[in-house]
Amino acid sequence: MSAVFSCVTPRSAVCAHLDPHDRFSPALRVTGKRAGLVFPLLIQGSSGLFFCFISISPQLCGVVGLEIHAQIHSNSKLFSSSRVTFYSPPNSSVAFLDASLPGTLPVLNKRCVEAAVITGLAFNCTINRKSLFDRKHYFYADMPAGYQITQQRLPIAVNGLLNYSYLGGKKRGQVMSRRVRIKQIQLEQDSGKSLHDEQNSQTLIDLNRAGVGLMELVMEADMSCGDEAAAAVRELQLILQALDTCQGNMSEGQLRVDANVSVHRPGEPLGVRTEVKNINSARFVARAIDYEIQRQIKVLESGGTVVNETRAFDNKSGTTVSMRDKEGLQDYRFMPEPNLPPLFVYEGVASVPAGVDPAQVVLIDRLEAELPELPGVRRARLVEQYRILPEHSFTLVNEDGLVDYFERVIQNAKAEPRKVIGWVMQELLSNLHQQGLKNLHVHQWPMTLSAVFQEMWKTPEKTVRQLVKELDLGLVSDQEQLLKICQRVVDTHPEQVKAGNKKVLNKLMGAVQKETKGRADPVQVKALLEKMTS
Ligand SMILES: Nc1ncnc2c1ncn2[C@@H]1O[C@H](COP(=O)(O)OP(=O)(O)OP(=O)(O)O)[C@@H](O)[C@H]1O
Ligand SMILES: [Mg+2]
Ligand SMILES: [Mg+2]
Repeated sequence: MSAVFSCVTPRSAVCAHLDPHDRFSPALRVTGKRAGLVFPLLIQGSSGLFFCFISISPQLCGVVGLEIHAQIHSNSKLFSSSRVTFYSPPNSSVAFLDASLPGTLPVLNKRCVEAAVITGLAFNCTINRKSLFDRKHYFYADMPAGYQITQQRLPIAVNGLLNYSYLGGKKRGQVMSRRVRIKQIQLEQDSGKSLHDEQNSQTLIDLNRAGVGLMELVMEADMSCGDEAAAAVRELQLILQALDTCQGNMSEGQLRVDANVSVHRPGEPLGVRTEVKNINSARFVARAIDYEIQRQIKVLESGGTVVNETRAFDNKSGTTVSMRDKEGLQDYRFMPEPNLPPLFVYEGVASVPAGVDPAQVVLIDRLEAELPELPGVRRARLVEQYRILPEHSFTLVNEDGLVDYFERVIQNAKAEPRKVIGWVMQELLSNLHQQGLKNLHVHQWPMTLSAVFQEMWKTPEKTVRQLVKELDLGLVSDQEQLLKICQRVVDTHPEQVKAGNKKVLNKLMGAVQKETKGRADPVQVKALLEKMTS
C-alpha cells in the first residue's frame, strides 16, 4: 500500500535538501511539471506498519546572472583621443567623434584592447585572435550617434571563470568558495550623461563620458542570492584593481552592475528574468537581488506572472521599481560596424604576419608574462607564509592596502605574524571602526600605530602611553594648528574641493596626514574638512 503526501517545509530546510553536497539523498527525483523530491517512509498505523511516499515540492529559488560594465583605466577614450576625466566641467572632453559629427571615424585605442586581453587572461578566458565590432542602436539623447559600438557577434574574450569566496554560514565566520562562469568580455563605448533639471523641465547632456572604453563582463546565471553576487562583484573589483585595467570605484560609476534575476524550482527550466540596471555598490547588489527574488516569489505564489522588464534599485526604500518593459520594445537592430576592420591580436612576435610591425599590435604572451599576483593567490600565500587563518587573509586582501600595512608592521616590529594579525583584526580595525574612520584609505591611518606596536615588542614592560610620550608620537590635536593645516590643504586642492564628494574628503584627509606624518587627530581633521568643503 502506498500513499503520496505533499508537505510544505520551511524554505531553509528545502534549500538544504537541494544542496549538491547534501547528506540526504532523495530516492527519486521528479522533474518537469511535478518537480519535487520523493522520499519513502514507513508509518506505524493502527492496522500495522505501512509504506508510503512523502513528496516534498522544492521551494522557488533565486537564479542570478550579472552583467558588469567596467570602465577601462586609460588616458583616452576607446575610439578618440579625448581625455577620460571625472571631475572636468561638462562637455570639456569631447572629440568630434564623441559628439558624432559627420565625417569623423573611430580609431581604436590599443591600451583598451590590451586591458581587455589582460582581464580575459586573468579569468582564464579564451582570447579570440579575431573579434568584431557591431552597432547596437538606442535612441537616447546622451548617445548622439544613435548607436553604441560594441562586440555582439564575436567578442574579444570568452569562456572564463571567476573563483571567489565569502564569509557566510553561521555568524559569517565560514569561508564559502564559489565559482561563476564568465560567458564573454566585450569592448564597448560608454554613453554620455543626461542631467535632469526638474525646475526648468529640461534635460542637459554631458558628453564627457561618451565614448569612454568599457569592458562588459557577462556572467552565466550561476549564482543564487545577493550575498554570492556581491562577493563575486567584490572579487572582480579586487582583480581588476590588481590588474589596473579598471580602477573599480563604484561610486564614480567605474564599475556598474546589471543584475539579472529569476526564480524557479530546481530541476525545472529557468524562470523569466528581470534586469535591475546600474547598481553602483556591492552592498546594493546584494539588497537589490534579495528583494527581487522575494518579490518574484510573491508574484508567482499569488498566481501572477513575472514580466521580462528592466527595473531600478531604490536604495532608500530598499526596493526595485519597474523602468520599462523589455520584451518587444527593445530592438537593437544590430549591424556590423562598417568603419572598423576586424580586430586581431597575436600569440607572440613569431605569429605576427610579415609586414606588420610587432610594436603596433597586441601580443598575448607579453601581457600574460606581466600578470600580477591576483587576490586569490595572494590570500593563499598569506595563509602559507604567515600561518594565519583563511578568513583573516580575506580581511587583509579585501581592505584596500591592509596587506601592505600588515607586512610592514611585521617587518618593522619583527613580531610574530599571528600576533600581529590578532592586533590588526581586534585592535586596529575595531578602533578605526568605532571612530568612524573605516572608510579612510589605509595610507591615511595613523602610522604611529605601527611605530608604537614595534616598540611594544622591544620593551613590553612599558605602557603604550609611556611609549607614545617618549617617542613623541602623540596626536596633534591642537585645534588652531589643525585649522591652519586643513586650510592650507583645502587651498591647494581647489579643483577637488569644487567636485566635493566623499572621496575628495578622503584625499584631503590623506594630504593632512601626509603633512603631519600621520599624527593629526583624524576625528578633528575630518570634522574640520567637512565644514570647510560643505
Ligand atoms: N533566467 C535567467 N535568470 C537569471 N539570469 C539570467 C537568466 N537568463 C539569462 N540570464 C543572465 O542575463 C544576462 C544576459 O546578458 P546579455 O548581455 O547576454 O543579454 P541582455 O541582457 O539581453 O543584453 P544587454 O547587454 O542589452 O543588457 C547574463 O548575465 C545571463 O547570465
Ligand atoms: Mg549585456
Ligand atoms: Mg542585460
